Amino acid sequence: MDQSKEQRILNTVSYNAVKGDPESVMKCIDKYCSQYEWAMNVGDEKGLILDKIVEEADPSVVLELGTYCGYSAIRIARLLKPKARLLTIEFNPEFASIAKEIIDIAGLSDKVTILEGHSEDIIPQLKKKYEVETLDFVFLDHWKERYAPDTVLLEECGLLRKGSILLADNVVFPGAPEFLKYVRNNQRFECTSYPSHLEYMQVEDAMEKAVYLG
Ligand SMILES: O=c1[nH]cnc2c(O)c(F)c(-c3ccc(F)cc3)cc12
Ligand SMILES: [Mg+2]
Repeated sequence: MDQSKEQRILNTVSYNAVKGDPESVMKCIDKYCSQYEWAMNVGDEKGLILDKIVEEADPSVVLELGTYCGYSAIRIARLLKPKARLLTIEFNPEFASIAKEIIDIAGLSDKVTILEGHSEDIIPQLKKKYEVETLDFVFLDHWKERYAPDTVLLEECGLLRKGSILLADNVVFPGAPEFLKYVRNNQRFECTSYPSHLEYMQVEDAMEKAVYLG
């Protein structure tokens, strides 16, 4: 059977990246996806915005919704302090398995745990099953129509604390209008928009930061 695009991304990383070097894995994926096959990694332009917000937050516990091939998990985890950890939720088993291998090549497996399943099923388990108290940083990059309900679910499960940072990808393209409406009209969130472009394209996109005020 023909290989999937995601398998071809893993092949190029496995063949060309320097083992244990997250930056070389990121460069390898960005090069392949900008020159050969577009893929929905956050990419280097929005990735730089993500870097700055993660560095400023210096989070100990991070949740990512939507692992895909692990590009943003690597991007985030490479910036985390020694004891900090990233939990990332992916419902597609093939993506989860490929991400695991790519994260391992980057040498970040000790910081990153991939949780396979639907966000609405796993979020309520984070406290008891995954020993999470509260989340310092959440990167929303999965199904756009899950952004708002999952934000409500995170709050209902007591996973947000004063100062928890939510950062959402693709709020302009493909767009997450319900999420924007929810956080921007909600006094418990302080929102900031970061205009950018769709990964590897000239199409407008943006990321939205929503800080939980408690
Ligand atoms: O489903 C997605 N999950 C997470 N991130 C995405 C993304 O960054 C995209 F650009 C896109 C995208 C898909 C098709 C297009 F034509 C444009 C953007 C989709 C996702
Ligand atoms: Mg995205």
